[in-house]
Amino acid sequence: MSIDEPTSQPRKLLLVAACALVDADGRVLIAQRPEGKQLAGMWEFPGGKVEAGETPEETVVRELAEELGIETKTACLAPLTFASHSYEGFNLLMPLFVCRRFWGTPQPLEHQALKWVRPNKLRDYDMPPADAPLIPFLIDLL
Ligand SMILES: Nc1nc2c([nH]c(=O)n2[C@@H]2O[C@H](COP(=O)(O)OP(=O)(O)OP(=O)(O)O)[C@@H](O)[C@H]2O)c(=O)[nH]1
Repeated sequence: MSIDEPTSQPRKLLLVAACALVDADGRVLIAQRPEGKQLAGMWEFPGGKVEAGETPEETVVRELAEELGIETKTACLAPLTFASHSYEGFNLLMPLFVCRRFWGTPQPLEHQALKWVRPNKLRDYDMPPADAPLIPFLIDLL
């Protein structure tokens, strides 16, 4: 067997679209993952898996409605950067969009709690390992 040959099952690629909602003060919304789920208690950017037939932008619009009860449009989403991280069992590819224009007040419909945080304070929160490289991009932007 050559040294490059995989010795275990190839991990699948999981495409998740996430969004940094930004308020008028330049703070970003993070949401605490519910008990009982993978990475429970960690703070994440709202978003979720891209379903068959969806664009990542459509996923974000749908997830923001489902998770936070707010409305936005795909035209209100600007791509910022992406996360690429190997978790046990799958590789995560996660585009991160920024959204400053939305309608309604975010509510924790599927999370334990929500928090508006200044980007330079995001490192104070326990976030999934995939998210750490995203923080400098938000600090630079905001
Ligand atoms: N939404 C979101 N997911 C993230 C972030 N960082 C990160 O590693 N992930 C991972 O991306 C995947 C997103 O899955 P999800 O939120 O749609 O699904 P889930 O694990 O809640 O499960 P389910 O919706 O199937 O019940 C999870 O494995 C989650 O750990 C993030 O900042 N936001």
